[in-house]
Amino acid sequence: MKKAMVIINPSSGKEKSRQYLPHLQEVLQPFYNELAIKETQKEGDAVSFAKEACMNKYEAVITMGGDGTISETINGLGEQEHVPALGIIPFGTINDFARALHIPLEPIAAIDLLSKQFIKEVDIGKINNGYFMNVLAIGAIAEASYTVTADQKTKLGPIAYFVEGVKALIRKTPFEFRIEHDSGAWEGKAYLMVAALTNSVGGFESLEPNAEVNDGKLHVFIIKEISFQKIFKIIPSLLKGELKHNDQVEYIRTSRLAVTSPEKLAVNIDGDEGVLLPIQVQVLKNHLSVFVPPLRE
Ligand SMILES: Nc1ncnc2c1ncn2[C@@H]1O[C@H](COP(=O)(O)OP(=O)(O)OP(=O)(O)O)[C@@H](O)[C@H]1O
Repeated sequence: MKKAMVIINPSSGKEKSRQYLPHLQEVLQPFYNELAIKETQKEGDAVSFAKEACMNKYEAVITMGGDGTISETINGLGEQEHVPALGIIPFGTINDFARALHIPLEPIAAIDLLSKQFIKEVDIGKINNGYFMNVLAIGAIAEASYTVTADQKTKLGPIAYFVEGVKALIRKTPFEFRIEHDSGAWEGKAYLMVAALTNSVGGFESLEPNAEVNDGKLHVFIIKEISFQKIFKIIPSLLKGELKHNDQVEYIRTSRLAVTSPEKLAVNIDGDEGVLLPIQVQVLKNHLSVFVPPLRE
């Protein structure tokens, strides 16, 4: 008896996610005897549903929603005894995790992909007692993402985050912190620290072209305290995938890290405001099985 659960956030994708449900049911029906459809109503629902799927030994969980809903699903699946395979139908503004896994951003194509039943094992991260699939960020740009309104996202898409990020850089001062990693420690002042599991962050798919979703590593970028003019020189290196070579940027490749700061700072986890420092982070290698496009012949 094969069971799959569909977790759908009806508010995602400009409230259009629900209309794709019949097509999803049609595609999944040949593979599963039972389909449970679970609609989220509030924050935390997707975590509970995903945990329920683990406990009841579901074969697969298919999440229809933005990065927020997918992140909640992963928080329900992390380190459970039985972990169902994860399918993703992206309905967010940025959809970084789908981009990193080459899952189509168009809903019908993402649904049709599930009929291939092709699975890849990918890393997730553990931060204190929670989990993340894509990125941690600390600093002004990270905080700026909270000020982006739903209206801005609808009108501008990913650019909305970029605009707020630049505005934040202009206003903010650098913060002081210490990071311990596989091969030592770094201490100093920075505008931003980003620790990415994949190469897609904030819709930019070229953060670290060599980052693989199952390399067991975090790719850490520290944008150090620099003059204002130099900040803008960083943007072209980001777009060219050469950020780590910029001399204002410290790059660290590590499987774990610990971050402390004398300041009271919150960590942005997969785009949402998360725990306060200090944090302990480790990569859980190949922890999750995700439906992805088959390898190109
Ligand atoms: N039925 C619902 N109505 C309104 N909000 C909901 C509902 N169910 C869940 N949510 C909220 O939606 C949040 C997740 O939204 P998600 O990021 O998946 O979609 P999105 O906002 O469209 O994507 P993006 O942030 O990329 O624009 C959850 O954290 C939860 O608080």
